[in-house]
This record gives sequence, C-alpha cells and structure tokens, in this order.
Amino acid sequence: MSAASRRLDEIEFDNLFVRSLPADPSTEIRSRQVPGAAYSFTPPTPVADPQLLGWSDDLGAQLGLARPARRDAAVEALAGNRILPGMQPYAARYGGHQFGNWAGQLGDGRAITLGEMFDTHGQRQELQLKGAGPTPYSRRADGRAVLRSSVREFLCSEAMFHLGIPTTRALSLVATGDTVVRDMFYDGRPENEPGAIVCRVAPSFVRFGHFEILTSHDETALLGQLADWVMTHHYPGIGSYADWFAEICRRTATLMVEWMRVGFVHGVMNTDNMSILGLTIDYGPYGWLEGVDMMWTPNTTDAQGRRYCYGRQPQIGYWNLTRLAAALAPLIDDRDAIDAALEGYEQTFSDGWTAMLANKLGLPMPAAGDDADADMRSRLFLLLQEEECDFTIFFRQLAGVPLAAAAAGDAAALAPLHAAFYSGDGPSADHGRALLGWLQQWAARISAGGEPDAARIARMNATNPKYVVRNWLAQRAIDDATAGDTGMIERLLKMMRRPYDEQPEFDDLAGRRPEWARHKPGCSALSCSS
Ligand SMILES: Nc1ncnc2c1ncn2[C@@H]1O[C@H](COP(=O)(O)OP(=O)(O)OP(=O)(O)O)[C@@H](O)[C@H]1O
Ligand SMILES: [Mg+2]
Repeated sequence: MSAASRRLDEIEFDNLFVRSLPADPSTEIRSRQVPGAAYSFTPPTPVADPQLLGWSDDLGAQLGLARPARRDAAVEALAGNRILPGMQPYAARYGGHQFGNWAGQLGDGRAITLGEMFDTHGQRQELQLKGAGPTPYSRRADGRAVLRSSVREFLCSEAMFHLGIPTTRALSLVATGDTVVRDMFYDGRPENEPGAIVCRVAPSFVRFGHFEILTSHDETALLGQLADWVMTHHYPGIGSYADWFAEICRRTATLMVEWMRVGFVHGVMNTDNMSILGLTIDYGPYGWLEGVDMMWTPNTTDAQGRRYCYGRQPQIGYWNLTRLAAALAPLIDDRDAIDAALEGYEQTFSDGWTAMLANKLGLPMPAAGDDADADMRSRLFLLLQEEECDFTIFFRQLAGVPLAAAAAGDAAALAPLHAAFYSGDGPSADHGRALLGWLQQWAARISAGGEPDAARIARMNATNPKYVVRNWLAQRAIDDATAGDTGMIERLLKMMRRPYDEQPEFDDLAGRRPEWARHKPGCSALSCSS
C-alpha cells in the first residue's frame, strides 16, 4: 500500500512531547490546578455518532492518509471514540494573559493531542482534537465545540495555509451527533447546538502561555526543560535562549505582516493564543476586513476596547512578546539581548510592512532604510476609510487600473475599482476625484520604476488574494452543514486552494458582502461562544 493511502491505524506515532517532558501524576479529569507538569494524560470522551463532514485532501496527502468514508473506524478515532495503538492522548498545561490581564492556569480545556507522527516530508506533526471533551484544564466549561465554530476553524486553517500564511492546519471536521449548550449571544438564552470536533495538525501547539505558567509558579527547571525541548526540536541550529527569543520575535513580526496583508483579524490575541512557532493558532472570533477600517474587530467581546482590532495587531504582537520575554527572563541574564530582540520585532515588522505594501501596490521595492512611499501609503489608507470600500476587492482590482489613464487623471482609471465600493455604484464624485489624485501619483511612481507591466501585475496578484473566506461565506457553509449539506464546505475548500488565481467558477464568492449579511450574527460580528 502506498504511503499516500495509509489508514490512520497504520500510522506509527512517535510521541516526543510526552516522552521528553514530565506528566501530571494524576489522571483524574476533574478541573484542577496542575503544578509541576507540562501536560496531563487525558483520554477524549466518546461522542454519540461521529460522521465525517470535512476532510482536507491536501493535508491528508501530506500526512500520507487516505480520506475515510463518512462513517469509518478512522472517523471514530478523529472523534475521540477510539484510541489507536501508539496514541497517548494528553491535554497541555499553559497559562496566559487575556485582554491584557494575567489569567493564571488555562491549558487545553477542550483540545486533546492524540500523538505525533511524521508526514511524507519527514516533518514531525502533532494531531490534536479540538472539542474532544473535558480535561483537568476545562475549568467550568464542557470541553466541547459547536459545529459553527468548528466549520470556521476547519475552513480558515486550510485557507490560511494556501494563502501562504504560517498556520496550524485542519485535517478533518467530524460531527459528533451530540448537542452542546451555548449562549451564543450572551443574553441568557442558551440553546442546544450540534457539536463537532476538528483534528488540527501542527509541528507543535506550544504557546507563549506554556512558558508563562511555569515562570508564574517559579518552576524554573521545567521552564528550562521546555525551552530546550522547543529549541532542540523546532529551532535547530539556534544556540542560545536569547537568539531563540529573537527568532520568535522575527517570526511573530512576519506573521503580523502576513495577517495585515490579507486583512485577517484574529480577534483574540491573548498570549495563550500565540504560537511559539509563529503560527496562526485558535480560529475563534476571527474575521476578514471588508470595509477598510483600522479599528474593526470581529469579536463582540472586544467591541468596547478594540484591543484586538485590525490596526492594533502588530502592537499587540509586540506586547505579547514582552510577556513572553518576562516568562523567559529566568533563562536570559542579558537584559540588553531581550531589548534588542524586541527592537528586532519592530524592525522586522516595519521592513516587512514596507515590502508587503510595495507588492500590494505594485510599487518599486524600496532599498533597506528607504521609505519614500510612506506618505503615499498612509494617504491611501485614509482615503480608503472615507467611503466604505472592500479591502480585498480594492487591492485585487488595483492591478487592473490602466496606468496611462491614471497618469492622465482620466476617470476611466477608476472603473476597475468600482466593484469595491459598498455603495454599489463606485465612489461619490468627490471621493472619486480624491482617489484619482492618488492614482495619478501612484501611476507616476510606477512609471518611474520602469518595471514591465506584466511583472508588476503578477507581483500584485501574488500578494492580493482574489478569494478569502469571508465570514458570510463561512456562515453559508455552516447553515448548509447544519442542514446536512457539506457542498459549500467542499466548494470553499476548493476555492481556497488557489486564492491568487482567477477562478471564474467561484466569482459568486468573490464579491462584496451582501447587505443581508451586514448585521447577521456570524457574518459581521462573532461572540467568543464556541
Ligand atoms: N468549551 C470549553 N471547554 C473547556 N475549556 C474551554 C472551552 N472553551 C474554551 N476553553 C478554554 O478556555 C481557554 C481560552 O479559550 P480560547 O477561546 O482562547 O481557546 P479555544 O478556542 O478553546 O482553543 P485553542 O486556543 O486551543 O484553539 C483555553 O484554555 C481553552 O481551552
Ligand atoms: Mg485559545
């Protein structure tokens, strides 16, 4: 049997994390504090009737796994009903800062790692279920996840991967056949909702919070052990804790540039949702910018403070790194090295931001230290916030603006951009004039750079996706899946496999958010209830 068609029960698991780090001596599932350990052995709690609703063929192929049938022994394993030989299910211990405040022990309250395996590239991958039942870290919650949030996590993980953005991935989406009670609007009216479980995949799910909990408990030996483990196995070639922290800063900065590039808003950037590998982790109340708005947040819990809004993500990434720095302080004597690493974050972000926007706008790539176009860029962002204009569509369409018309200040230059305006008929006359003024300067700058049009347009199209999984699209997939129809999940997965290519068969999914979705829950704003 070829590697690409293995069944899940043919996988050899190699559980390095549990082999290398100390386990909680208790296996009691009751919610409790767990000092002195990195994780607790916790089996998933079986569910009523597991059925496969979604499968990522790309990730399956990478893992050498064949897609199982809707009801299948593998699906039972992916629902936690069956523990395969070699699996050692556990929930990890971590803490975190939530909305800026230290929250103490959090941990995998509903995530359970099944085991680690090697993919077809020889890369170690951890398989982790989300929604697999209570663990010692569940606090007062049930350990479960609802179908709507699981569909969103499943789709967006795979979409982000194909957008080229570092992320944890999702192999499967399984309906549990059980209901889960959630008060979706936090208005005291809890309802039964269908439950689901996603199997996530990443080289490691270790978060900033894994280190924070150890330092907060003065567990310095274990802190060193965990840091050594992450460095040895996930940052080969890095020689000191300080260099390692600097590399985490660089990866996090790069991740922020990438989120900003595609208009992704994570929505709940608590330190327990920050991956030590610089991956996007925890697809909860996330969203994609529709109208350009630096202050936009999809998370209703954050509607007041807007701590995690689009424009603040880079700043919050920095703040989260200062929390990680504090957690790693017992390992790093050299305060200056920490400061230098944090400065490195700012430098990596600002260089990355400048280069990314040069690609987005098709402008000449500035030499290091040169930021001649900064002014032009800020003016564009201000302009784009004046009349509701779709972020994804505007940037995608910009490549189609005829340079000669733009240079001449001819209104024909605006035509390709009309589709981005939520008014439905392009910018108002005044706004159109202002925009045309900007385009004129833009065109002049491009002409001066002398790059052939085809190369510039290719660069822009490889930076500005045509397709993203807008909330209203995910909501359609959720509504259909709830009614038993997984066609939309399949369609969105297929569309997101090539987000930078024109795919006319998906044109109906590349437009502005329809008006019905403007205020519909799940389509514009999301609660943390999941
Ligand atoms: N239904 C639940 N049952 C038990 N614990 C939960 C539940 N929902 C969230 N938690 C826990 O609350 C903390 C914060 O939740 P958050 O929403 O950031 O994470 P999450 O969505 O559960 O998962 P992850 O970060 O693993 O993607 C985490 O410790 C998480 O495990
Ligand atoms: Mg989380």
